[in-house]
Amino acid sequence: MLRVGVIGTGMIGQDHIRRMTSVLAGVTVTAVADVNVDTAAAVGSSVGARVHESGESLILDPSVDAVVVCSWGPTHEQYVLASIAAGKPVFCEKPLATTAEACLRIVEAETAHGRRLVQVGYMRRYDTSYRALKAVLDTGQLGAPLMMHCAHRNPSVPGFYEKEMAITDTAVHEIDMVRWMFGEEITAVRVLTPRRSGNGGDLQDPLLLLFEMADGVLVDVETSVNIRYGYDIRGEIVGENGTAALGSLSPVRVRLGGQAADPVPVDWRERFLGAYDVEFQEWIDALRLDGRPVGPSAWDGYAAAVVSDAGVAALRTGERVEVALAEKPKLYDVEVPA
Ligand SMILES: NC(=O)c1ccc[n+]([C@@H]2O[C@H](COP(=O)([O-])OP(=O)(O)OC[C@H]3O[C@@H](n4cnc5c(N)ncnc54)[C@H](O)[C@@H]3O)[C@@H](O)[C@H]2O)c1
Ligand SMILES: O[C@H]1[C@H](O)[C@@H](O)[C@H](O)[C@@H](O)[C@H]1O
Repeated sequence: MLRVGVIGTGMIGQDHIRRMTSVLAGVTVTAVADVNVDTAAAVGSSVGARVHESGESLILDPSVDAVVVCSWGPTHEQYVLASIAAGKPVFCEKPLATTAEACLRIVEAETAHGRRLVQVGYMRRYDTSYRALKAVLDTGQLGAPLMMHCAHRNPSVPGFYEKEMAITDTAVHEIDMVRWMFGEEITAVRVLTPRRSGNGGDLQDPLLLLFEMADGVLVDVETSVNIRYGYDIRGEIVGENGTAALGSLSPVRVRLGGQAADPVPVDWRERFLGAYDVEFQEWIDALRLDGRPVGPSAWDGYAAAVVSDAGVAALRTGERVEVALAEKPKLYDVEVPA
């Protein structure tokens, strides 16, 4: 049984605790921590987990074999570095850290440790639709991929959401997804700003991002984060001979009142429910096998942060910004299955 400690018991922390305590196999949640001690105490007592006053003391708890970090992005670096220092595997929700420099510090600490400990929560790699799309691409039947059209739509975002977050917090999922989908790096980013939606207040919303991939594939990503109607994630690959797109939004089609409709998910929890389950089960199984995660690595977290930073620079300047990655350490050379 893998004994897990969860730092951050907010929305996604509670959702991951629910799946680890009532859906998945081979795992138990033994400890929780949150700066909001009341939330931590309520969540901890509901699952019989010890409540720690700090993330650092949770990491050092001998009843914690592995750590899950679900606190706010700016706090990720300290907990991931403390987990590496303690030699414990750590699953960190995206983003790995909020700057490329911080991500690089994590890469360097893990490389010095000499063995992978870090996995980043890029769950799209585990989603049935994205896996099916990649399977079609990998058959080669579409011919060479030329373009991919993506849309990332949220019904609304919290008040603290700033315009850069459309890239660093939202489109960062597409950044990781296309690196995985095409098996190559993004080399340059452009950001266009259409007419502003009245639903977002002062926020520049929507954005249109353009990614150039190393072999010439061009990816466009629409981020609309106040689009009200629901949580809608789209992706279509255009190849030389045909196209392939993510399937229907919904497992059910409703015909009612003279209309036929696919219900739209309300948020990421509903849309990626199955993906999070598979992501965590595979993480748990890999750690139980030999203590080493095999999913999205600290290097993937770093690469996504560098592209995000280039996107933010492109948004500020209106220019095309090239992406410059550090040299990839050998630790990350092994192909990951997801
Ligand atoms: N993979 C996904 O699709 C996905 C979905 C949602 C959120 N996330 C990521 O998960 C993280 C949390 O998001 P959320 O929506 O649950 O936010 P949230 O605000 O609901 O929860 C975050 C929690 O972290 C706690 N916290 C803040 N600073 C802390 C610290 N220093 N130590 C311990 N706890 C601290 C807060 O008190 C809060 O309870 C973010 O990084 C976000 O980007 C990922
Ligand atoms: O933190 C959330 C989460 O990562 C969701 O998957 C994404 O759709 C949102 O835009 C983002 O704010």
